[in-house]
Formats: sequence, structure tokens, C-alpha cells
Amino acid sequence: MAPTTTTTVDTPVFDDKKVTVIFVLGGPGAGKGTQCARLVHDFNFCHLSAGDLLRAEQNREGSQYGELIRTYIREGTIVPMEITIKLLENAMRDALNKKSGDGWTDGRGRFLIDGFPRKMDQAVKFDESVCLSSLVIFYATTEEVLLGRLTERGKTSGREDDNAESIKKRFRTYQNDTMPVINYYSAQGKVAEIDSSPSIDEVYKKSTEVINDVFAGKYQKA
Ligand SMILES: Nc1ncnc2c1ncn2[C@@H]1O[C@H](COP(=O)(O)OP(=O)(O)OP(=O)(O)O)[C@@H](O)[C@H]1O
Ligand SMILES: O=c1ccn([C@@H]2O[C@H](COP(=O)(O)O)[C@@H](O)[C@H]2O)c(=O)[nH]1
Repeated sequence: MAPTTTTTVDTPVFDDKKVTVIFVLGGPGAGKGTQCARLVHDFNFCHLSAGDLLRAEQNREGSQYGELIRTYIREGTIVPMEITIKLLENAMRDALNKKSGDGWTDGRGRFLIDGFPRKMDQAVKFDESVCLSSLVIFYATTEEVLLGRLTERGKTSGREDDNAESIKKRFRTYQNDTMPVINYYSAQGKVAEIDSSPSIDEVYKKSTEVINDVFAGKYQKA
């Protein structure tokens, strides 16, 4: 008899009927973090930046991944997905245990996951095993605008990757690895694209319209 093969399908840790996950993507410096900070204030989201979680893990005393993460970030490449997904899952569990108020009763929660998924393997794995996402907000602008913003931010950010060489590598990774993720979700009708070239206030107005649409049920999960 031919050997049987089994395919393991993960059950997501969090129920997407209770937990809303919105991914926030766009080129480096597009304004993802800036917009998320304001959305948190007005809609009581938990904002999880994958980059921030990785930097915290990199700097955590005793972390076995510190040096590995530092190298990937400096090179502008994507840290192996298992690390980032575990950090996100833990942070989500923490927030679900601690947060309260609008959107956070009876095991419910709402998350803006910023700068993730950056690569197709992360997208598929997160949706399957952590929580099915509702939408991607995609902040789109030109490389010229991105470069200007990152160069300016680099004067004070202290980030090891806000320098000309790392920025160039991050742009390449964005085109090669992250644009396919945006196209993948776009084909499922799960992308809201917002031009992030105008002022912070103008971009924010569009962002709130998208979030109101999500809560009004405009975007149905595939
Ligand atoms: N609409 C805007 N107009 C002008 N400047 C902006 C705008 N949005 C953000 N900025 C500025 O651009 C810089 C990058 O913004 P932000 O850190 O929010 O980008 P990001 O997409 O989160 O970047 P990264 O992916 O590198 O973390 C910041 O200094 C921010 O103040
Ligand atoms: O899912 C992710 C997200 C980020 N990274 C690495 O972190 C840096 C910085 O990310 P920001 O969102 O700009 O803060 C990014 O260039 C990657 O090297 C990752 O590996 N995986």
C-alpha cells in the first residue's frame, strides 16, 4: 500500500471573528508609524510594529537572536519568519490580556500590525496559524519622497538602518519581497491603497475613512 501523506493545517491561535488584524504596509519611511500612532489614539487599536519588536528583542539581554537580528536589519533583509511571528503572537496575547475599553471586551481585540508581513512566507503563515487578517492598508509614495523622509529622520532617529547604504538595500527588499505580498492581498480585494505623499493630516483623513469602512463591514475576509 502506498504511504499516506498528511498535510498539517494550523488552526489560528486567535479567532478572527473576535480579533481584527489590519496589516500596515508601504515603503520604508512611507509614514506607517506616524499614521498608526494617530489611529491608536482615535480607535483604541493596539499598534504592533514588527520592526520595533525585533529591535527590542535585539537589545534584550540574553536574547539568542540579538546578533542575528542586528545583521538582518543592517542589511535591510527579512529576519526568519518564525522569530517575528512568535514575537507578534506573544505581543498580541499580552494585549488581549491587558487592554480594555472600546473593542476590547469579551476576548475581542483590534490590532494594527505595522511593517508586516514583508515577505510571502510570513503572510501565509500568520494568516494560517496566528489570525486571519482583515485588510492591508498600503501607504504608497515615490522612492524620492521616501528617501527624503528617511534622510531627515536619520539625523535624529539613532536607527542603524537610516543611512544611505541600508536605505538602498531596504528599497530593494521592499520591491523584491514586499510588493508581492501587497499584490497577493490585492488580488483578494484586501488592500486599501492610500497616497502617502501629502501632509500627515491629509493622509490621516483617508486613513480614518478606511478604518470606518472596516468597522462597517465593507471588507469581507476571504
Ligand atoms: N505625510 C507626511 N509628510 C511628511 N513627513 C512625513 C509624513 N508622514 C511621515 N512623515 C515623516 O517621515 C518620517 C518617516 O515616517 P514614519 O517613521 O512614520 O515611517 P515608517 O513608514 O513607519 O518608516 P519605517 O518603515 O522605516 O519604520 C518621519 O520622520 C515622519 O515624521
Ligand atoms: O517582519 C519584519 C519587519 C521588519 N524586519 C526588519 O526590521 C527592519 C526595520 O523595520 P521597520 O518596519 O522599518 O522598523 C527591516 O528593514 C527588516 O530588516 C523584518 O525582518 N521582518
